Amino acid sequence: MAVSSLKHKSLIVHRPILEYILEKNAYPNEHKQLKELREATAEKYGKKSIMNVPADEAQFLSVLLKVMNAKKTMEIGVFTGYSLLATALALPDDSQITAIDLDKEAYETGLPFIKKAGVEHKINFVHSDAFLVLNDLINGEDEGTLDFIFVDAQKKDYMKLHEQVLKLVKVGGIIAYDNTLWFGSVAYEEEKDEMPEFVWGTREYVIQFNSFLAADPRIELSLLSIGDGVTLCRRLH
Ligand SMILES: C[S@@+](CC[C@H](N)C(=O)[O-])C[C@H]1O[C@@H](n2cnc3c(N)ncnc32)[C@H](O)[C@@H]1O
Repeated sequence: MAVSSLKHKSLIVHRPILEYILEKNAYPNEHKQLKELREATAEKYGKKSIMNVPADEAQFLSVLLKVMNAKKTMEIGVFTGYSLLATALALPDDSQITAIDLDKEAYETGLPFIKKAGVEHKINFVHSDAFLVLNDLINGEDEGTLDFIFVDAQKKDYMKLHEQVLKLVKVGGIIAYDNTLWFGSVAYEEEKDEMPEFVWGTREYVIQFNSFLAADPRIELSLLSIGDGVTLCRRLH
């Protein structure tokens, strides 16, 4: 099995299927400003632009948010804001999204497209390390109130973040962790020659986190093989 596509960050190894999903389904339905944000990110960041969630995953999140009637959400790891803009477009006008990232320059790269889409008023961007703000939010008014939290930061931090976001999400709410199949590497027994160092170096954290989640009695979960793997966790109590 080859390492899944680094270009598209998708686990679908059979390229014609991936192209079919993106070209025939996801891109024709992609909002104009999402497309512009994706293209501006690729132009400025080159290969690093694979950090944006792929269009099919963003569309899945959009449908999920609408089905849930989500209104109060959080995103940890914004980069240029592809998943953030998809979220803001999906939520009703009086919604509130707390978006946290250390990298203000990346957020400002995507901001013109967020403004053009007319959804900036739903977003409260917090320029900070998530670990410096989450405790304040938990001890403030936000404990147990969020409908949905999207976690797309450093994978080595997911375990620690889990304890905090679980306190912020409401009972019955959803935490979605991105990249939980980590380019397919979680299923490999041994390092593959073609696997970039950043993939193999992080793999163990993702494996440990997945095992932890699978045994966590506080949630029910579903690991989806969309994009680079997304684990949905529903808080039980
Ligand atoms: C994979 S990118 C997010 C991509 C974004 N969700 C999208 O679809 O466009 C990861 C981001 O997490 C941010 N990040 C990593 N660790 C963080 C932390 N501890 N607190 C806040 N942001 C963090 C990085 O600065 C980076 O912009």
